[in-house]
Amino acid sequence: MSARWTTAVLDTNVSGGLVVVRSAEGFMVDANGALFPRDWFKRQEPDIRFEHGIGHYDGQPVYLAELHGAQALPGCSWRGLRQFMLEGDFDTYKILGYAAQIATWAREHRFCGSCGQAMTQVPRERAMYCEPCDLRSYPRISPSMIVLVTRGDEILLARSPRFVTGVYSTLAGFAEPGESAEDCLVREVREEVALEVQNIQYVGSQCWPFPHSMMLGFHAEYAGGEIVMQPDEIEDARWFRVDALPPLPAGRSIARYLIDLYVARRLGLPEPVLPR
Ligand SMILES: NC(=O)c1ccc[n+]([C@@H]2O[C@H](COP(=O)([O-])OP(=O)(O)OC[C@H]3O[C@@H](n4cnc5c(N)ncnc54)[C@H](O)[C@@H]3O)[C@@H](O)[C@H]2O)c1
Ligand SMILES: [Mg+2]
Ligand SMILES: [Zn+2]
Repeated sequence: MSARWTTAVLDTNVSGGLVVVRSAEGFMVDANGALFPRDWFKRQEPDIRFEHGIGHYDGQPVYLAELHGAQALPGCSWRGLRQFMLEGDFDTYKILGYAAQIATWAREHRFCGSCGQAMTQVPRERAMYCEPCDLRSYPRISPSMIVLVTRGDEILLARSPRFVTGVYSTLAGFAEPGESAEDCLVREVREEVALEVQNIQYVGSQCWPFPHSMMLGFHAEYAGGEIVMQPDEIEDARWFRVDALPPLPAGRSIARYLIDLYVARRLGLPEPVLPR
């Protein structure tokens, strides 16, 4: 959320407002961006799979429409959420990131996980409901730890085979049942590089809608061990001096923030602000 964007559960039977349109190809855009007048959009008779009211932007109600196919309207095309994260205004990215998470949840919770019957949308609540089971399913959020491990003027960065060529980042991983945030962090660092850490400090958090991570960012100091890379997950991991860093992750990511913050403190530069 931001000063201009707040989330809300809105009644889809009310007309008007703005709409963001999603398909498997991403979000629909035209020359004016990704927010369309909803009444105009409806008049084009799109093949809508479901609709949710998701919030207010500058006081205007905003809805999400997910299409069955990937047929963009004339003059429109599709753009993936990552493009919005990388460029463009942050409010639009926040709206679409939220819309993407609601769409993922709505698509994946059409049927009850317990009895298999069709679920229904609960009015005024972000939940899908199974009456026979009296079961509500809410949007899924996956807590993930992300940590910058440091050793004086050196920081530990690693590459996953999934990264853009040349880019190195901080270590990250999903929390498992039974773990505290700190347990998860210690396990992930052991699994991915076989190092021990100490003085774990929470720094800040960021929603990461790819598809539903909640990143909890930490700083930790190296405590011991030699780097042993986890096969398949880690392609390279090494210590970099703060004044000789490789290509880094996108400017809006918390990974980048954790790195920039430490480097700024080490080199006496102004501290960055976490985009969230
Ligand atoms: N915003 C950022 O700066 C930033 C930076 C790095 C990673 N991330 C995100 O952090 C998350 C975790 O990072 P990772 O990919 O290194 O994780 P990871 O090290 O835990 O490895 C991924 C593996 O975790 C398992 N997994 C997948 N989804 C899961 C879930 N929802 N819950 C539990 N286990 C799951 C799978 O086996 C998958 O192969 C990812 O969503 C990634 O995109 C964000
Ligand atoms: Mg990982
Ligand atoms: Zn059920």
